[in-house]
Amino acid sequence: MSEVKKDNKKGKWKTDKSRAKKQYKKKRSTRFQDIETLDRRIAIETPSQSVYYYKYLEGHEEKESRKKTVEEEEVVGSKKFVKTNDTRKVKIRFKDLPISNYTSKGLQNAEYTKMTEVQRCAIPHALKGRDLMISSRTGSGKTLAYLVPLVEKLYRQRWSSLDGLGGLIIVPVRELAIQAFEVLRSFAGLHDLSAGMIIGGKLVQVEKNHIASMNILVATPGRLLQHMNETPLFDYDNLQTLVLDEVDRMLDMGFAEELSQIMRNLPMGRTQTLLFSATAKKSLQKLAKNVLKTDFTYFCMNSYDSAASIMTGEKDAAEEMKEEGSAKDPKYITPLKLTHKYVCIEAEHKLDTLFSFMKSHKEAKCIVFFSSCKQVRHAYESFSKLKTGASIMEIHGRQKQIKRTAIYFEFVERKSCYLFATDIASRGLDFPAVDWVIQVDIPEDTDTYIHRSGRTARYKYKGTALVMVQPHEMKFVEKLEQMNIEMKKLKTNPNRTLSVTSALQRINAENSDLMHLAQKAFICYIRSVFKNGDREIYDVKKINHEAYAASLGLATTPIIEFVEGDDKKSRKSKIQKLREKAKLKKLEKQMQEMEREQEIKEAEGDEEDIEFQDQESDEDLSQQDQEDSLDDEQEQQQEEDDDDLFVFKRKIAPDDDLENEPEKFETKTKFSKNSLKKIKKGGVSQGQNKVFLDKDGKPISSLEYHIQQDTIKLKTEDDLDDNVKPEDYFNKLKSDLDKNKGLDNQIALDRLKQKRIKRKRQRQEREQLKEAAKYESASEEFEEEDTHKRAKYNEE
Ligand SMILES: Nc1ncnc2c1ncn2[C@@H]1O[C@H](COP(=O)(O)OP(=O)(O)OP(=O)(O)O)[C@@H](O)[C@H]1O
Repeated sequence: MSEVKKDNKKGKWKTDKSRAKKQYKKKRSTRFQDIETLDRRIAIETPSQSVYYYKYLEGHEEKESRKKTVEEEEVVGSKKFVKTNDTRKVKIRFKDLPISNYTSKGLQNAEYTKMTEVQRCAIPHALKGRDLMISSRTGSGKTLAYLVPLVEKLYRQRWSSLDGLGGLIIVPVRELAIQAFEVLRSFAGLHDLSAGMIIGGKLVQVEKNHIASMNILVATPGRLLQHMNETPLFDYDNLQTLVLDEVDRMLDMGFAEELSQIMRNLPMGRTQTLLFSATAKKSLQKLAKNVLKTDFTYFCMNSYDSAASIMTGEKDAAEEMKEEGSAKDPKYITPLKLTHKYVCIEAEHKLDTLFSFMKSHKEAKCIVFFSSCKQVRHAYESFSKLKTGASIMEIHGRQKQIKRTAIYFEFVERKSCYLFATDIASRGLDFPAVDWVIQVDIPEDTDTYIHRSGRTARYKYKGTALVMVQPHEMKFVEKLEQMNIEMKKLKTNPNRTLSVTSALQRINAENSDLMHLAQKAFICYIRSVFKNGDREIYDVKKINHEAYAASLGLATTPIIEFVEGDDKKSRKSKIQKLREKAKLKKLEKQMQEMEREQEIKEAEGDEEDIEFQDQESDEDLSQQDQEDSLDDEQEQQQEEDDDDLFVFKRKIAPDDDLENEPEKFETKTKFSKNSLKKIKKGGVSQGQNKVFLDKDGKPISSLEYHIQQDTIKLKTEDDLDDNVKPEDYFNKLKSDLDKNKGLDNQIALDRLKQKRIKRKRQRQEREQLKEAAKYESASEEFEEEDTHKRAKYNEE
């Protein structure tokens, strides 16, 4: 029940409710006055169309500036670049801006006081309601540059929860959406606005229930479009500000169509649009032309202290972009406090180098990039087993969204840790205080290099990017140097580099899953190199496959064959073909078996049963081989589909060098039957069912194998693992083998049973097949006869 009090002045009885209403009205009216003042200030204090940027003229103290205003103008294109000490024009701190107290206080609470260069450039223009396009280096503070004006616009529009969607931020990936949302929450909490995220990987229905009540949304393109099509309550007709962040990446990821559909749905004529990207690429030109108003302002921040250029109007901007394409200036911008280093080593020494680095930088916070998920998985699993002394985490597209988010936040919190990652983590993600970015494999292009290395040296911090380059990939370093990125060469000291090869071999031998992972890591790496069209740098033939496979701890080298045009479509059809081929082979085999079966029936006996079973199991394995290859394909396909949201789609160009190669097919691993047995049959039996191979690929007994492994271990891993005496190990092995003997017999019996059931089923299938074949040949004869008759009839 609400409390009732007498208003003494007017002698009226008033409820708490009406008092609250009055207070609200008062607050509202002061707020509106506040808004009027803000509007006036914006009109005076922000640059006019003819000025693109006010820069603080150093060497003039503020006190002096009050006495005498100094201004220096420089004309760039159709605009003025003004250096001045007039603090009414030059805004250095957020609190100097014509923004609401809510935002100003929120920023202060979140410890954002001084603006970064891109914020100083962009916010005043954006506050005035202009369309902007901004290319600025990684970690320069673009997120606040668009969030502050977006929130302010809604405030000045007196936006309330009933007004629906007022601000929309589109980002390419979920992690970036979470990050932008967090920044928004950090400073805009005092405003009376609701904000939410709509990103893939969450329940659509939950989003549908809340979407109508949101004033600001951070969204990924796919999910946004889905809601536009499916959620009737989603109202965006009043949209005030649209932000496209990392727009270059969205285009690279193939979101152009989604974006243009989204734009068609939005009231673009009435909406202020802000485009942000870390790189200035020609592909943005078309989008800017379609999306932005004709008098849009373009900032390209290609030096730390100044916005070197800014143009107005699509014509100028187009010209500007063309110039950047010619690499006259550094067209890509990397943070000033970022040091770029490279080390020239062969592929087979990469893991050794990484391991040695980790041993000597245990306390560092690093992100380590690999080309594919499987490499990340393999490196993570195997390095976790080696004693590096550093803590390791992994992030890649095969993880569930919820896990990835948890990893992201955990890594953010860590003081020292190694995050093994695919390019999922290369763009836009803000990991504070990262000391090193290590690129174990060179990225697919220079753009990705910029983004990967931009994960360190963010804001005011220092950082180093280290890329491992193979001798034949040195052109990549040259390309970076041509972009005015100073690359320093690091030399490795072979005496101080620790080798992990034998340790990895041992781990693989003990764990068949890891062995399988190593094989996949090998295949995925080679495949990623092959898929890159730039043969001057990315050339599979220049990689020593055997040595690289050995460095992953593989006893045998997976053989990989390639075809040109190895793109998704052709891969899909190839998978289809492979499936058909497998089916055909299966049919052929069944026919052959029919005859063999006949003979076996007569020859009978359990002994023979066993022999046949062995033969069958070999066939099973080769069948399995094919199925595995299919699985690999599908998994690879799946992996790429998963990663599509996170990684650049790679361009596939015809491969000149491999043009004349006969019958080629996408990656297909060929293993000998023995090596397959070794992979498939590891498990409970500790070697009784396994077939082991020595260094030269010759079969050896399991005992010999383990002794050999033991010797290798004792010889080379003094610093990695505890030493075990050979006799102790030998005895333990023996007792383990004895323990599992009974279990192995049981397994053998079960398998025999299964085989019998399978053979019975096959027999039935064969009979059906025979019937079908009879019917088919009869119908063929009939058809032939029919055609013959028709031909004769036509002749007549
Ligand atoms: N004015 C500021 N004061 C203090 N810290 C800031 C300021 N602006 C940005 N930062 C910090 O700098 C870091 C980088 O900012 P942000 O993520 O916005 O950069 P970005 O340009 O969007 O980078 P990327 O292109 O990689 O996405 C963040 O940790 C952010 O908190």
